[in-house]
Amino acid sequence: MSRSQSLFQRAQQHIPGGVNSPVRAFKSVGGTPLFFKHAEGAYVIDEDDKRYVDYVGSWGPMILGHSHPQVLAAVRSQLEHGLSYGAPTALEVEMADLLCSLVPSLDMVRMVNSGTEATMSAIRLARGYTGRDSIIKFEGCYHGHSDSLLVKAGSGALTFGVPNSPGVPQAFARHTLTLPFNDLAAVERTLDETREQVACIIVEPIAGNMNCVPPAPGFLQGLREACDKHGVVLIFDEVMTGFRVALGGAQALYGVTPDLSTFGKIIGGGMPVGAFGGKREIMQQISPLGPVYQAGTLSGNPLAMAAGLATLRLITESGFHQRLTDFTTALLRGLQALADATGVPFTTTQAGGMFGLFFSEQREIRSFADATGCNLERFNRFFHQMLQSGVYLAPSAFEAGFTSAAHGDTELTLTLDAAKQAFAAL
Ligand SMILES: N[C@H](C=O)CCC(=O)O
Repeated sequence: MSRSQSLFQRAQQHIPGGVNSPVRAFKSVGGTPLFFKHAEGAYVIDEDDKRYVDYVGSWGPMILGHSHPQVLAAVRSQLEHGLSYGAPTALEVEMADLLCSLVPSLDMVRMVNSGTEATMSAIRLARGYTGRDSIIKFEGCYHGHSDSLLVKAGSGALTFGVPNSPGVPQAFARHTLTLPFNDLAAVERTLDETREQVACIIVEPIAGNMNCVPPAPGFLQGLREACDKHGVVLIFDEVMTGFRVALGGAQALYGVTPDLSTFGKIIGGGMPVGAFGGKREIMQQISPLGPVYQAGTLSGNPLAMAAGLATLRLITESGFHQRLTDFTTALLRGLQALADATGVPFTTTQAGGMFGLFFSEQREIRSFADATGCNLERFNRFFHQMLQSGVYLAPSAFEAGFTSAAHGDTELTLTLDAAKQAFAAL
């Protein structure tokens, strides 16, 4: 029995399902989840000392690769000064300044501890600001696990077949109107019909939680226009896309300015973190300036700020995102060529250093139905073949993949060699 197998057995005694977040459990792909003990550059190393080229990147934060020396040094240096004060720090001021300078739609920003907290708080703020209760979200988009947002959700909720989770009161879910992603006509119709009941539209501008589904041309622009027409707050959930698909996030990539944005992952450099921010007029409604309450004992935690600041400074270096994008494009072109050569129906999507792999006859993936209609059995076999050859992909067909600055020619060759065998085996 491998160490991962015996740890998994032991874990199940005292941790539900043996994991602290469901998508880690390998339940949809089958087999035993890997237990990792070390990560460096583009690699994760499991408890049995096997190395894997990592395309999960801790689900997005590790854009520089693992254990980047400058990020570790920043954390070590902060460590000497204590772990948490529950009081304001210079680091969080630097973080707020930097975020607002990199993302022009941010006038003000508040730090929280996770992406879930960021989206939950942004929704409350939009409701408080507009005095309306309903929200619009899109099928397959995942915005964390708070009650209002766990309705027809993506990510693990989709993977495990609980997009509408028991435990979310009907009375809450009733206020969440879920529409098809990329269907602007449905948005316009709903806003016309509901007449000033909708507080906000929240959207993953690129739907990474249904495996990287890009917005249709004009969709995000159309949302902006519809929100302006109906006095609705537009929230871009950039927890996944922020600072990854472009330095200014998806809003920079597509040239659409939301009222509020939410962030997480990269801005903590691998430490638990989240943030929400946007227009001053709206953000001023947050306590202690305004009446909308939101708080957190560990918010703006100095270690998380140190790791996040070091990460953000490194990714602002000229050419960073172009190199990341180029690597990702080369990877996807290579995979597509191998799939085509073996006749396996397969297509990919990409936004900068984020990608989706779809075992599908369809060339273009635009909707929830396209994303969920792919061949899951084939994905699972591909996943395990790759794992055997030392390549770690997300253990779910509905999760986007992530590349990092530490991925280079060696990792490309290794991945494509593994994929050649995997496609042949399919
Ligand atoms: N897609 C999720 C977050 O972005 C995956 C992480 C998790 O649920 O543990």
